[in-house]
Amino acid sequence: MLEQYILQCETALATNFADASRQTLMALTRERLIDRPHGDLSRWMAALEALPAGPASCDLGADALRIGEPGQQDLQAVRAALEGLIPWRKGPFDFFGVQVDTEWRSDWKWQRVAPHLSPLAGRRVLDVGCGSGYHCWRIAAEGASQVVGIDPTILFLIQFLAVKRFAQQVPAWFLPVRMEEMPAEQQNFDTVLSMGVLYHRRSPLDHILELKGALASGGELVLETLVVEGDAQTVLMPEDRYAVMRNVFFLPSVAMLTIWLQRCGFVDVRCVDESTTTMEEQRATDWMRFQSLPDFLDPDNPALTREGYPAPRRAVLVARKP
Ligand SMILES: Nc1ncnc2c1ncn2[C@@H]1O[C@H](C[S@+](CC[C@H]([NH3+])C(=O)[O-])CC(=O)[O-])[C@@H](O)[C@H]1O
Repeated sequence: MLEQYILQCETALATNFADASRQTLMALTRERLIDRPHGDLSRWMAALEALPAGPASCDLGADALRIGEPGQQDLQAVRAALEGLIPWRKGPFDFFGVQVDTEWRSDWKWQRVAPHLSPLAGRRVLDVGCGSGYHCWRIAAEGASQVVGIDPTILFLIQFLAVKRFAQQVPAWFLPVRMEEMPAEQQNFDTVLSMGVLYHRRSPLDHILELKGALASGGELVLETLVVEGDAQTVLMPEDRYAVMRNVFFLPSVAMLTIWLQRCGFVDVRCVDESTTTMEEQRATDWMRFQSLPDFLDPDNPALTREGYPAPRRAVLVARKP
């Protein structure tokens, strides 16, 4: 089944990638899924294959992405299969009436982002750090001609395939690669989203330049990341952990992030949203049973993280490549 996915993906990407780049990407995908698979992959594949066979009617524009109709399938069997893919972080989803209440309300992020995008119909879209692919499906529902999600986490690829199984005709594809592994300067996407990735990068300007290299001239960048309050001279680098996460590096102010984008050559830079992440938006659920935001904040002062830094605050910036 993974072999078949890889072949379909390879064919589909031919419309948008030069042959050499596509071969590089497919070789990385093949290595991670076939040659040197994750230790849990066979368990996840068994869960995936325990789902009903596709296709099914889907509403990928719904806040809880709807796959199939309630009553069409044995709820217990569908639930058991989906539980085999826990933890579910990005969603929510509704599979045949089984509500997958994910750690994140990714639909809330989409509501903050979507109104500010150039219309997605007919565009080639890259979603960097796409998680389960939740936003890829929302983008596809807007009529994008091709959506490519990239994320190195193999479980998230399998969660994506849990939807793809029922929505095979939708032109959305997931590659298990990091942005820094994408062939440079392809300039083959009209919209590039990087949401929740910049602060994980040691070298944020290189990340912004890589995103720029993926955009066609005139294309639109959507950058969502953790920020701090402050002026054009403010950036926070945590000494060690931030909100319990180990791999957090630069948290700029919006004013500083604007300068980073401009220095990287973007124009029309604007911040379309800035908000503090609430414990309603990110929390543990039956589908993600590890610790979550409420555990990462100071129990006596939720305006601070456990380490004493400002609590997570996120901004969405939109910019254009000239
Ligand atoms: N270098 C990298 N290249 C590509 N992906 C990466 C990299 N480093 C980490 N990731 C992936 O980026 C995702 C970041 S989550 C955002 C999900 C979604 N975008 C969201 O906005 O809800 C963060 C958050 O919780 O906000 C994870 O799935 C990583 O595996």
